[in-house]
Amino acid sequence: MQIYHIPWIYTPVRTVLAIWHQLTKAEIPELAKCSVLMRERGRVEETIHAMQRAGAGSLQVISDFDMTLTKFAHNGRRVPTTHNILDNRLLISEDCTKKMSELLNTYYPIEIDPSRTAEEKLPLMVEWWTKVHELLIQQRIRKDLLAQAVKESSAMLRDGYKGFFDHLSEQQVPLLIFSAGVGDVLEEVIRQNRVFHPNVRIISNYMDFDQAVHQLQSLHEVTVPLTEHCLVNKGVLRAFRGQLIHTFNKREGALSHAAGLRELQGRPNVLLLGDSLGDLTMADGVSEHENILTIGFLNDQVKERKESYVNSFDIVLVKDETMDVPNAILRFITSLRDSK
Ligand SMILES: Nc1ccn([C@@H]2O[C@H](COP(=O)(O)O)[C@@H](O)[C@H]2O)c(=O)n1
Repeated sequence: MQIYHIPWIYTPVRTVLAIWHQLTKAEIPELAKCSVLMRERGRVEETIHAMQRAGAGSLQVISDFDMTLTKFAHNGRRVPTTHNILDNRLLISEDCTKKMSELLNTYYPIEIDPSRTAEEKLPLMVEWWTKVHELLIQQRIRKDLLAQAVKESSAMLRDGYKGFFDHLSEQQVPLLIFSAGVGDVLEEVIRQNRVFHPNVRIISNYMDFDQAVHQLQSLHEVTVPLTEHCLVNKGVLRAFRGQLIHTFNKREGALSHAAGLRELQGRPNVLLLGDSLGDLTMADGVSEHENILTIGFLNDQVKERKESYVNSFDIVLVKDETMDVPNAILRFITSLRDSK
């Protein structure tokens, strides 16, 4: 390489290459995959090493859900998001399916359009989520059928998900899942995959079911004693709870909800996983952070969005349906036993 012949650049280049060799070839070989892009390899290496020195006790993981912890596609077919899992005749009518898919075809291209700013997209995302939630409420979705709808769906977590969730749980590292999807569905997906461990916290759009009405009706209808389970399962969707979360307002959620989570306090190092530029604000509620390493899954419109992703995330994973890279980084960070 020509660059080696320039005397003043020789030493720094050699140092960087040596560290790079160490990380890719020996310590984290997954970073050498051709699907991995990095703007500043040196900074990534330094951050990973600093996080390793601080250890598992200083770490928290903040992750988006749809198309980040779940796959984008499998065998050439799109994997459903939590909203799309609700597209099941058990829960919604054919007409509602049609309307939701028209909305998806209108707004999803806007969500991922690299030529529009987040500010431009914001009101349109509110419009999309609001319209879909109104449609879902009209369907009077039954809470007791959600688990069956998830079972029947082709929802799929990324390959290596079990290692990811289990390792974080074993190391007692809190995992905050921050999703603009549907929280109740998200919970069911991770429960059915047996990874809803006690270290998992979720911020998302949760459904509000009208349990009270059914409780009263049941008291008249049922002659056997009512269990709480029976009462809760009778609910029908009547609203969504709290402030709407969409792809481009996660900062507000981070400041109002995540910042208050006690289990995240005193953990200044953050590994952040997302698939949208809007996900980068998910760590904005972390006060006194020391190191934040961001990993972005670039699933769709790769050519058009590559530049902005590489400029925004520390590590970009192009069309990678696995958790290999996050898992390797986590293993590395948590590998020193004596750290605090
Ligand atoms: N009606 C909708 C609304 C949104 N989506 C997609 O879900 C994703 C949001 O969830 P995250 O866990 O990624 O925050 C978002 O990227 C939308 O594309 C949908 O499928 N249907």
